[in-house]
Amino acid sequence: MKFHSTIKFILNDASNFLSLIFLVILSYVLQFYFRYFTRKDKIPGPIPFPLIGNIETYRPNASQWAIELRKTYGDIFEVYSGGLFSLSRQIWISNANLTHKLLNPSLTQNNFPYRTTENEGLDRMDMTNRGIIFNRNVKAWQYNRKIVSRALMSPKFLKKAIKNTEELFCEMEKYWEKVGYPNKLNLASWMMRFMTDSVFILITHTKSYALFNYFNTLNISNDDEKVCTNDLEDVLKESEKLVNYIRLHFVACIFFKDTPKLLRKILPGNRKKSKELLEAVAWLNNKVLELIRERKRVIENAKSAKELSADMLTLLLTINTNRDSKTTEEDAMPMSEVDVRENVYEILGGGIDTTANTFCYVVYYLTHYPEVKRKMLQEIENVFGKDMNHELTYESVNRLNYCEAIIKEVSRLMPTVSVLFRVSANPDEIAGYKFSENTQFMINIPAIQMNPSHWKQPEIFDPDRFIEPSVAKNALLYFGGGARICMGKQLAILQLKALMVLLYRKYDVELVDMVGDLKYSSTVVNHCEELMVKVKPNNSISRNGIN
Ligand code: HEM
Repeated sequence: MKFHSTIKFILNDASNFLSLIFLVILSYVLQFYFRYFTRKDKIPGPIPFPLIGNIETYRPNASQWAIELRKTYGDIFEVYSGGLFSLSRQIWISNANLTHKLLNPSLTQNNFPYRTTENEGLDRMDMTNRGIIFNRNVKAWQYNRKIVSRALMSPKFLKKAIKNTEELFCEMEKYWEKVGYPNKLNLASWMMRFMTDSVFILITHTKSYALFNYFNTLNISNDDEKVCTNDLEDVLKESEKLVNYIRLHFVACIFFKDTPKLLRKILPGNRKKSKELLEAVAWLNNKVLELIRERKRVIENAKSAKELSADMLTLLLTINTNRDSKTTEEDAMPMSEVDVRENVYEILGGGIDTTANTFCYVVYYLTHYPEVKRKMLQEIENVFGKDMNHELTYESVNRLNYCEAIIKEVSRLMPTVSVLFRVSANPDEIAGYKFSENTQFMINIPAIQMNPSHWKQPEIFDPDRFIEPSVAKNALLYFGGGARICMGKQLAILQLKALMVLLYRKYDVELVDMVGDLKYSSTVVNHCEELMVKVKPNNSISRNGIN
């Protein structure tokens, strides 16, 4: 009897407890939807779930989902992503005419100076006060942007970039020759290594051996052509480590940005990952500081500025110092070692994958559009003549307008970056809707670049649309726009055009699979996973691509 009453008591108690939980959940859900449906400044959008918001916001390729949503909700709509205590609101924009405030070019009068809202993880990585991409300290961001832009736009630097692209291409050709022609290459992997070497040497004036190390992994070279001395072996290992750790730095930023502190601390897997990533970042920080100090010594020992190389480290370390003939502002400060280091990470992070992926997309489209390829070859011949080894110069590469039109058209249909992020500093109004400060805006690049109100027959691949361009303002956004537009735009276009000349004037490039879809994974960056191509010297083919 006693036993039965205890069980009854427990069951009663349990059901009371469950009822209590049910009531708490019900009242939470009711108050959630009450608050949602009576919210101020409503914008159309799909109804979110409590706690998680709109589950699709977690999809890596949320911009594709947003293109679908545009059909129902129009050019501006809102979605919510989850949070423990409150959901965060995202405003998606799919029309260039609604981006004018967001992509305001003014550095000083700009109500959308930030890319992200406040973020503890990025603070932990020291990225909201330093560098460029996630910097929320407007003064520090402006200072970094000004100095890094000066270095990136310097003609001496851009000329070095052309030379460097030519030299590296020569190196890559030697490896391709050893693979044997006609060969099957995964261009996506080769280009990633190519751009790693390219950006690395442009920044540090030292080699990263990414192409060489990749070639060695293919197990094609003879043993005597592989690593010959222990010293070189050490250098190669160290370079490989450095390149891998630079990638880890990027992984760490995204992990800390997207993983709330609580989840980093309580989940054992995350705790271990945080620790390992922070150790990798600490190693990298010391390594890059060593490189900076070494470069400082070279600068100090140089007899004149003319002796100095035009690499990014040298430029960043000399701007606004007595080695800089162009300093105009009296109070212009030289950059500190730590700031140089953080900006170097930004350029490494921003300049490698983006250019490598874009080049793969250009190759993919050119194989499918032989007439466009023929016109491109004609332009290359007009500028460089028939000599396949004619030297590339900054001026000659700049004259390749049709090549540039191809890059634009490929990037319109297949933008390497799919979303632009902006956050308001103060309350504002867009399309008649009111927004509070700290609102997250997402500008949907594919939706705008395919929007029929900005483009005639947007689904058709036609580089000629850029030859006499009358493109609507902010309708072509593959480098972003406004005050935070990509700083490497000029460099990337030069490198891409130089690569088009170097590859196509000498080689015939075909896809291994002409009918298969492009293999890419889509996050904020559309990453080309694999592009299998057959490459062979095009001696048998005349310049205009006709046998
Ligand atoms: C084809 C190659 C490239 C593409 C498609 C690309 C695309 C972009 C895009 C879409 C943005 C965001 C702009 C915005 O929010 O309005 C961006 C920002 C940025 N890019 Fe690039 N980029 C490329 C190459 C490069 C290169 C070569 C560098 C450096 C050498 C670079 C450095 C940066 C930096 C530092 C930012 C942040 C600017 C800021 O927040 O003020 N990018 N890029």
